[in-house]
This record gives sequence, C-alpha cells and structure tokens, in this order.
Amino acid sequence: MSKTVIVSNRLPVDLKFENEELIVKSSTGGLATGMKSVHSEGNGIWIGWSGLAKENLSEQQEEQVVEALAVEKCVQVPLSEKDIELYYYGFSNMALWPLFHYFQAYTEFELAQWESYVEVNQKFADVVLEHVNDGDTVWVHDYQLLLLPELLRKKNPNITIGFFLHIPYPSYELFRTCPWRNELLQGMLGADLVGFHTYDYARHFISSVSRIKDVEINFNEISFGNRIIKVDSFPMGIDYDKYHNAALDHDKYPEESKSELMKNLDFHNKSNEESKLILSIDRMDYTKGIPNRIKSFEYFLNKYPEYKGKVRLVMLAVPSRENVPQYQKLKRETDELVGRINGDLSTISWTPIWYFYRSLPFDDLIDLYVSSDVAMVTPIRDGMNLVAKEYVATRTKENGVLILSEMAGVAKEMHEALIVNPNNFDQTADSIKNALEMPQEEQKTRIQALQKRISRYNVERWAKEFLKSLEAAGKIVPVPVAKEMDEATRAEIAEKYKASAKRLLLLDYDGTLVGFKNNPSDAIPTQEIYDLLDKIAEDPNTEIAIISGRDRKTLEGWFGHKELTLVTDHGAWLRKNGGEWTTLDQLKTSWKENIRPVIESFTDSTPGTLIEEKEYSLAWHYRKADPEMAALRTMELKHVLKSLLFNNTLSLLEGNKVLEVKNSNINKGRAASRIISNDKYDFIFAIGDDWTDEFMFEELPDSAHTVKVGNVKTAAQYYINSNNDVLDLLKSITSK
Ligand SMILES: O=P(O)(O)OC[C@H]1O[C@H](O[C@H]2O[C@H](CO)[C@@H](O)[C@H](O)[C@H]2O)[C@H](O)[C@@H](O)[C@@H]1O
Ligand SMILES: O=c1ccn([C@@H]2O[C@H](COP(=O)(O)OP(=O)(O)O)[C@@H](O)[C@H]2O)c(=O)[nH]1
Repeated sequence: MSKTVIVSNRLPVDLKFENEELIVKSSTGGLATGMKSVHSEGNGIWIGWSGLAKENLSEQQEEQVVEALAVEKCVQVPLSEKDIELYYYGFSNMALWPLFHYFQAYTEFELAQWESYVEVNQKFADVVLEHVNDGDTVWVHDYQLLLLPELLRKKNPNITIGFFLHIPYPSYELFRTCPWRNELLQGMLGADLVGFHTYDYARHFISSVSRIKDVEINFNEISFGNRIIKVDSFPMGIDYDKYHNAALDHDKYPEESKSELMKNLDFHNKSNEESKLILSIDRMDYTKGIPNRIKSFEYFLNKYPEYKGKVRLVMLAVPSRENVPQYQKLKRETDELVGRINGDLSTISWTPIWYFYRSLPFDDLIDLYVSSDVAMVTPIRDGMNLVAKEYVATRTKENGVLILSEMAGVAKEMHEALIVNPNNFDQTADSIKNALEMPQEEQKTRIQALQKRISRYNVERWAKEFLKSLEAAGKIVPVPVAKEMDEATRAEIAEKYKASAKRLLLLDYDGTLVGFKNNPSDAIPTQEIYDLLDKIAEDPNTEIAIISGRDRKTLEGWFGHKELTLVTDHGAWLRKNGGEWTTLDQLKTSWKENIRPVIESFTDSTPGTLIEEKEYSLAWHYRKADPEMAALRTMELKHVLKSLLFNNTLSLLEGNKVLEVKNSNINKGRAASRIISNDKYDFIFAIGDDWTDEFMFEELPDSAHTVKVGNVKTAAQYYINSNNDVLDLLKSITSK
C-alpha cells in the first residue's frame, strides 16, 4: 500500500529533556494541525529535525528520542550543532529568509553556509529515501529544503513529489542576486507540483524559472526535459473548528477561562470600563513589522489624543531564531521602543503598551483573541499569516475588527479586513480609529464574510486540494523524448555510414551548425564548418544538404560557391548539388504588404525585436527582448496575425525566439521528401534544433538517423545537448 510522507525542517512535536526526562509536546503550529489528518491516515510518516543537536544527547537519550518519535509516527534527521548553525541559522535564516522577504540588506551569502545547506538537504534525502517505496507520495515543505525534491527524484523517479513554500517567493530582481539561484531552482523543479500561498508568489517563481532555466512554459505548466511540473497557489487555512469551538467554550465559562495575563490586565483596567484592547501576536521577527506597529500606535495616540488612557496595545512577541544577530537587534529595538513610549505616555492608571516576550499555551492565546476588540496584523512581508485567520475564527459574537497589512499573503483572501500599508503610519493610525469606532452592524457584516470564507477553506481542505493536484500532476505521463546520443550510438551510426553506398546528410543551419546570435546576420559560417563540409563532400557518394529557414540570398552568399544541396526559406527553394534553383511551388508574396505593417508596429513597441524579411516569409525575432515582455507581446502578435491568416494559404511558424509568417504549403518535411525521392540513399542522417526541423524528422523514413539539438520534446530518435557538440558528432560519424 502506498503512503504519503511529509518532510519539513521541524517535526510536529517539540522535544526537550528536563532532568533526564524526555518531554514530548505536540506543536500547535498551523502546519502541524493542517497535516494532522494526512499524517494520521494510513502508514504515512513525518520526517524532520527534532530540534535537538546530536552531540548533546547520550546514546541512551538518542534511543529515547527515536522511540518517542516513533510513537508519534515521526522519524528524525539527526543534525549536529554545526549543521544547525550553518544550515538552519545560517543559509536558511540569514540568506533565504531575508532574501525571500525582500530584506536584501540583511541577506548574507556565505559559502560555508551554502555548503552546509547542500549537505543537510542530502541528509534529509538519505533518510527519506530509506523510508519510501515506488508509488509513494512525498510532500516537502518550505525554504529550508529547496534542494530536496531534485535529490529525491534523482535517486527514485518512481515517487510523486510535491513541494510547498510557506514564505513569499520574491521577484526575479531579488532572486537573481543569489549566487546559487540556478541550483535552488533545479532543486525545486524536481517536484511534480510546486505550491505557493498566493498567485503572485507563483507568478514570481515562474518568472525566475523562465529567465534562469531553459524550459518551456505554458500558463502554469513548466516543461523541463521530458517532465511537466505544475505550479499553483493554495492559500493555507487554519483548523477553524478548533479555534471557534475553543472560543465557544471560553464564552461558556468566561471567568474560569481567564488567563493570568488577562486577569492582570483586567485588574489594572478596573477604573475604566470603556477601555479597549488592541492585540498583536507574532514571532519576534523583523518581517512582522513589530517596530512599525508600535510606532503607528504611538502616532495614533498623538494624532487622536482623546484615546489616551482608553486604549491599550497588548503585544505578544514569541522568541524566535535568537542566535541570528538581526533577531537580537530587533529584540533590543523593540524593548527600547516600548520602554520609551511607555515612559513618555503612561499615567498612574494607564500603560499604553503591554509587551510580553514569551510564548503562551493554547488556552491563553484563545483568551487573548476573545478579549481583544481589534487585532493588528501588520507585517512588512509575510508568506501567509495564520494569526489573522485565528483571530477571526474566535469571534463567536461576530464582533471585532482586523487591521491587516496588504503585504501579508493572507490579505489576498481577507478583503473585509481594514487593509493598510504598514509603512504608512498615518493610514494605519486612521484605521485604528476606524476600527475602534466601527458600528456593531458593520463589524458583524465584515466578520461574517471573513468567517464564511476561512471556515470553508480550512487547513484540511488546503491539504486535500494540494494532494489532489499532486496526484493529478504525478500522473502526467513523461513526454516521450529522444535518447541521448552516446558513444555506442555514434559508433553504430559511423559503422552504417562506412558500409553504405549512397549517403545524404540533412543539416539545419541556425542553432545546429552555428549558435544563435542576437542579430541573425551575424551568425556566419566559421572556417571550421567550411573545412568539415569540404572534407565530407570529397566523397562523391555523400551528399550534404543544408536545409534552412534562411532566405536564398543569404545562404547563396555563404555556400553558393560549394557543390552542396541547399534548401532555403523552410523549403521554398531547392538547389541540388550546386545546380539551378527550383521552387517547390509557385508562391505569392503580395500578402507581405498587409502583414509587414502589423509586425512593424510590434517591433516599434517592443525594444530588442527585429524583422527579417525573406523572399517568401516575414520573421519577427525577439531574442534580445526582455523575456517577460516578449512572452506577452508574442501572444498578442500571434493573436493579431492569426486573425489575418485567411484561406489557410499562410501559416504562422514558431521557432526559437522567432515568429514567422510563411506560405502554408512549404516546410522542411516536404523539401526533404523531394530530395530523397530523386535518389536511392541507403544512409540518411538529419540534424536540427528547432520546431521547424520536426517536419523533417517526421517525414523521413524510419531507417534515417535523426538527431535533435537540445533535450526537448521531439520526433527525432536521439538528442545532443548543445550545438557546440554538432561538428564533433559530424566528424565522428563521417570519419571512415
Ligand atoms: O521553525 P522556525 O524557524 O522556528 O520558524 C517558524 C516557522 O516560521 C515560518 O512560517 C511560515 O509559515 C506559515 C504557515 O504557512 C505562514 O503563515 C507564515 O507567513 C510563514 O512565515 C516558516 O515558513 C516555517 O518553516 C517555520 O517553521
Ligand atoms: O505563543 C504563541 C503565539 C503564537 N502561536 C501560533 O504561532 C502561529 C504563527 O503562525 P503565523 O502564520 O502567523 O506566522 P509564522 O510564525 O509561522 O511566521 C499561529 O498558529 C499562532 O497561533 C503559538 O503557538 N504560541
């Protein structure tokens, strides 16, 4: 029976030794609760780091940990102190975390940390591979394990791999600054499905992939080698019922449910029944906008002084990643800020900010949520933010107001909150005032709409939706591709070449004999090409045909003086062995007058593009243009051109960074057929890189040896990786 394995940096349980005793507590975090049903079903396991360093454990303690985890259906990846320092505090939290949250100035790229990140991802891979069988599903979570999908796929291609990123995915402009950007994407692309909280994160990821990797992208599908990778957004939800029911219980026994913290607050608030509470809960993290929130609150009190003495900000900051200097700095800054503001504004009966640096048990959190009139969730940047959803879930009386930063992923779903830019203190201050003064009826309308949405799309639904998409993505049959041309195949083809009596070599030009240049007129043949073709052509039983989309004039300029067969304009013109030019059909060119102005207008408005005018076609090249802009403009141009290509006499050909309008009944397949119909060849070899060469591969008899330049979907039998290998290949098969 196949199973689902969850992999994340942290396990859903917290472990610690207290006086030799191992304390195991289930973690209350969103991921742990969200994956509960997936984890408990069947024989699935959860693999991750226990939170303990292996040097600090005796052999006996180590055994205790393994056993205790086994009870929870968890398996640990043991990490050393050095791993924790370099992989966790280091690359994960000093490079990736700030980079992905747009804190570029905090980002440090250290080689030793990167090396440890690679090593630890491999450690995770080793443990996962030990526990999976063919047919299993592995769901990898978060930025600490970006390399894992690829490491798993390399070793076991028969498992389905999903990856979900819980933090934002930054724009390409930020991502490109990472020295290991290529490796990170390669790692993620090992998955069958890559998921994000929001559409924008998915869009940024696709943009980075399109600029860094050689892939084909079709909406949310990435064709990478022979695989198709799906990219989609799955906004994570919470265990709505758990929070809502806990709040209902709290309503039933309000006095008994009061936390020490709230009792204290109530005591200090005795004098003022009207006083309101604003709640703030986050990990102490610079992405959460804690200093900005405090400053906005101060700004509010100064802008609307009538609220002094009547409102308090209760701020819970949970200690996090305390070994990272930026977190230590933030703690100092927060302490000072709270100290200064309380010092400036407090009165005997009123302290504006109640600040707690600790974590609270679940029941106390509920008490805080239930008791607050307003919640301020105003991060500078946040992947999702579950606190916002939890606050709404606990509003059993359908009152309360949520002030929410537009920079949190959750803002994409919670439009009924008061949305603010956390850097705009004036706007935030006004929102605090609006929240405090909002009529009950409006509070109710907003909360009801929010509750309806988050109760339906809860965390279980999130996990189910992801796994459903993953199952579908895992079933996509790999695109049949050519086999890689290896030494043995070369030797075999060379043998056949030697043994044959009449040979034909069909050679595409651009992207095959020569590499691409920004300007097509710069891609001229090198001396090495001339020498090689001359050498092959010395044998009268070998015919070389250069079969190209180039126009007659250009190809004649380069090869007219040789006794080669030339096919130009994708097959419109043919010149056999240095003889006369003949056309395949009587072709019209009058259509160019109508099409040229359309392409010209796109060229004018898209920098980096140019028109190549050929005898029987018009080509629009966009190799030098910005890839995203070009993708958009190509789509528009295709749309416009298609509406103009009437009567099927013209067709649109999509090549490598080029769109070409040409007569429908010419293609390289027809031209190749025409050549082979004239002679009895007992050896045919064809090589090309482009979409246009596929006509040729398809048309040739099965006995022909066909080779594609580039590992993409093709009708050819073999592929080689780059056009740099083409001359070498030709040399090796023709040297007798
Ligand atoms: O494991 P830590 O280093 O202690 O950090 C705690 C977790 O923080 C991050 O949470 C993110 O995931 C939440 C759920 O998807 C999302 O709401 C929030 O916006 C994110 O910041 C981190 O992604 C986890 O890996 C950490 O375990
Ligand atoms: O003392 C606390 C304070 C908060 N939380 C929980 O921590 C999570 C924070 O998740 P969020 O997505 O808001 O941010 P993250 O910390 O994951 O970046 C929420 O589920 C909170 O209920 C907690 O377990 N103990």
